[in-house]
Amino acid sequence: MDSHLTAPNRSRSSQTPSPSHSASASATSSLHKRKLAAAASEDHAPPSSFPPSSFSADTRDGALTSNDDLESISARGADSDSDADDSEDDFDHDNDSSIRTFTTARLESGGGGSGSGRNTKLKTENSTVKLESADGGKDGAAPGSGPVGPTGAAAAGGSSIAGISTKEDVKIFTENIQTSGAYSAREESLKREEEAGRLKFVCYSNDGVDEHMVWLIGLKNIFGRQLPNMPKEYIVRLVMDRSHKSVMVIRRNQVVGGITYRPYVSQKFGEIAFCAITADEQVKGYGTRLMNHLKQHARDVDGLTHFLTYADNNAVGYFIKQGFTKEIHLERDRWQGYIKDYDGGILMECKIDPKLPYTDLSTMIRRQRQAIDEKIRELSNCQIVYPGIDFQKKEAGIPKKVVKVEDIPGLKEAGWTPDQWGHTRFRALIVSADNATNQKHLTGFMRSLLKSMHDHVDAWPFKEPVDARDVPDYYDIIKDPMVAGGIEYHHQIISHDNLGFSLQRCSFVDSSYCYA
Ligand SMILES: CC(=O)SCCNC(=O)CCNC(=O)[C@H](O)C(C)(C)COP(=O)(O)OP(=O)(O)OC[C@H]1O[C@@H](n2cnc3c(N)ncnc32)[C@H](O)[C@@H]1OP(=O)(O)O
Repeated sequence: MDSHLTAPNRSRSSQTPSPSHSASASATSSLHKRKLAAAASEDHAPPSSFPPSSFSADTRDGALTSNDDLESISARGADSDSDADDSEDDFDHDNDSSIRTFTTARLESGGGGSGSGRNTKLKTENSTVKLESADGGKDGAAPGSGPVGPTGAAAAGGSSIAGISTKEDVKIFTENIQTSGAYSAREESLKREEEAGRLKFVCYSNDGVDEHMVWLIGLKNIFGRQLPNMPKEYIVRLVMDRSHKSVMVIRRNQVVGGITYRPYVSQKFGEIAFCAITADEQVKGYGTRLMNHLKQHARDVDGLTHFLTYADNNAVGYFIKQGFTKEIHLERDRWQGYIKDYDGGILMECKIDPKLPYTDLSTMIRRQRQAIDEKIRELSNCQIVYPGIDFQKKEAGIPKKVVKVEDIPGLKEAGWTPDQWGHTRFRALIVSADNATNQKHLTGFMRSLLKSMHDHVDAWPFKEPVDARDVPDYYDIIKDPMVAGGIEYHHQIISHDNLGFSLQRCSFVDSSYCYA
């Protein structure tokens, strides 16, 4: 294994362990301070004193197989981190054999630390609390537990199309335009990769098995790059600490990302220490699937009911999508004093559902959607697609032909009858005997509809005409371009008769485009 890997750019994360965090070891404050100060004053970490091993420098057996006193980790910040070679991590190794104590610093301040830069300040005032044996006791790291069971996932955002009756409804309507399903599709495609053997999720701790150690080193390297403000020594300590476990995504025998956590079995919760996916594979669903594997594994193998983590400020959105909340519901005495403390992160909690098939969640959601779709089809004709309204848009976008409501394909089939005029659930108009009033209402409604469309977060591609210089064949393909922004729009809308109204056309015209 090449110990001189080229270091990729580090991307983000602003967290650093507070001293209390690095002091997953005993918090003998003065000693701690001295060590941190000494370490911080060094441009380079002290040379490694680990004996050579059959692994690369990174795997230094002697070091990696013991739970050294994490307090001794130097507190180099990102700046001093050469990042030239992730395998060159240096750390002194006090001869303290186990992680014993954890600090409560900041925990007193109320559950949800708020971020002021986990990357810079190292806490120096720690109070020693709960004793925890690294290897022994109930919380002793369950040894690597092998492949993780299949995953589940974060909640898919539900969408529903609301009836339009008021401005508010217009808003709801446009905001809820169908976007769900993407999550399930993404997760199911990863699941298929797993089934085909091209991807696997495994959970290991430092067990000395060559293959596992190589993966752990790979994971440690990813953390080093993706969590740039975490001292690399600190990362390697936790990843290799035997009371921590790492769930990893492996593709072509390479680590794509992972989550390192510490299960506190006696407390039935786990603390996520690090979570990252390698830069070029982010936002492809790995993070979600990984989290689902973790949840399933932690529940079924470790017997955990909750996860806590100090989420990096930049990653709070991701954790929220994985079901984490900033509100901590877990009884304080179950976790206080156990978890490590970071500056610059937000304490978040996730309750693990006791029954949910996390690794099959996407399939479950897809099946539920299918079942609901089938039921809807049974009860309605919504699956039938009718041809659009045939009106000719000529003459400044104004249709020649008036289309009567009853002629709109599919309307009658959907159950509409002329006497329903004004009783539709899409009560856009307040019906009046006066045509002018009706027209005014309808115009107002359509204006608000257009405004909602225009203001929609996804409307940006339609606000300006496509520039043919950028997309040369656009107008060869799109014969009838539409633009919704920067235009003056003309309403030539309603022809009202006794039966209802005919939508002639809502046309927007600017100097060069005709918009439907
Ligand atoms: C305790 C800690 O370790 S905190 C530090 C967390 N790690 C980092 O910040 C390191 C850099 N980031 C990463 O490694 C990854 O982006 C992770 C781990 C945060 C997420 O992994 P990914 O594979 O990118 O996540 P995935 O593709 O499953 O995305 C899930 C959803 O979260 C969103 N998401 C991903 N990253 C972030 C983020 N940083 N902020 C907000 N949302 C995010 C995605 O857009 C996606 O949303 P969608 O389902 O609506 O499409």
